[in-house]
Amino acid sequence: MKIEKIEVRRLHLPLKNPFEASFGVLAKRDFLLISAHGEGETGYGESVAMPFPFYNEETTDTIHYMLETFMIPMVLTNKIEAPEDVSRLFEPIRRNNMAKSAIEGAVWDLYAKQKGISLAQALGGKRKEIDVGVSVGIEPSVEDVVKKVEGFVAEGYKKIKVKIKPGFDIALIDALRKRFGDSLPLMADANSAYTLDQMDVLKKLDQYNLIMIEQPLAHDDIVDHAVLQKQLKTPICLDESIHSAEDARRAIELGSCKIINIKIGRVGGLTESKKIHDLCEAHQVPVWCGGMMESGVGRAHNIAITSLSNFTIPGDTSASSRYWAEDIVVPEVNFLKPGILGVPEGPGIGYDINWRVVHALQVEEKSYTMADVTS
Ligand SMILES: O=C(O)CCC(=O)C1=CC=C[C@@H](O)[C@@H]1C(=O)O
Ligand SMILES: [Mg+2]
Repeated sequence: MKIEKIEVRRLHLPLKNPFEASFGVLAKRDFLLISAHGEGETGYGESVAMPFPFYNEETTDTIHYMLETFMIPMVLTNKIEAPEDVSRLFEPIRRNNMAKSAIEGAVWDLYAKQKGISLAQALGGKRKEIDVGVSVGIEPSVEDVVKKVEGFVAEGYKKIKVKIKPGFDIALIDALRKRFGDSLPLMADANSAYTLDQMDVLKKLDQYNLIMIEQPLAHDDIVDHAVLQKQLKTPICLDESIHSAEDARRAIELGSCKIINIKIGRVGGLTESKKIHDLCEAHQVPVWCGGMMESGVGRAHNIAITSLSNFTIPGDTSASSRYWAEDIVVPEVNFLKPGILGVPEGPGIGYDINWRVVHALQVEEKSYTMADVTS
């Protein structure tokens, strides 16, 4: 495949309402839209890091530096026969997975478009529709969360994820179970807020029939999670601890989790996401697609990967309207039916870029060709 030019645009996309999570409060996404041009086609990817290094070690600025200094020159000066070659090319680079993923995703989309197939097809996905869930941010009170959940349940989301932390856990889950009953597909994301010292609280959560407890312990742990999983009947799901298929293999072998949240950016791209998916399928560990409050471009990548067979739990790929007054894609990501998104069958990601919105939001733009990176 031919990659003739890479463009990097920095966009500031304001959220309709600030989203509070473990890493702090986010009022706007500050991210990079990557365009990979070749043979008359353009593939798109996006960077998903936060503006501060509190979810992982990356930020939009570190990604910008890594792309411009290393990854774009490597992609433009090496032979890329297939998108899998990009992550192979990047193997000597330690971590910086979200930077890798931003450009690798654009190359995957370009490859699919040059082949005239959908990104889902290029990845080997068969699903035509996917069930999706929604992540509720941290709210000031239990009642505020319950109110938010009422709205999302009314919209038809197939899974509700709420944030918990010490002192804002049992009362919240108890209130949600009392309000919606045991049938509500409910999970909790702790974002590493607990330690084994709070085993008693985590065991109390065990009685609420949660689908899973996501990343209860340290962001870089799989040993204590294995101790905890033996004490709980609720499946532990790992997010922050898993950066590669090797991490997933070790966690499964140790019994650290029973479910894995695949975030394409966190693991370095679609090729590694597929590897984790396949490994988990071989070990009967279901996976689902986590979110990083992506724009429609990142959502499109999340939809495509979720079309693979072992994505059996609804992911956090909500509709564009969850966060955006106006998304950067057209059409926007909208429900096919309540809580269900269609998997685009058109070439690549299956969504066009809304250039009016992009031009209104972009704060920086730079393009790179072979001549630029070899001069
Ligand atoms: O994209 C979405 O809607 C999900 C966002 C979300 O829940 C998260 C994003 C980043 C860090 C966390 O707060 C949380 C997660 O860990 O999944
Ligand atoms: Mg998480």
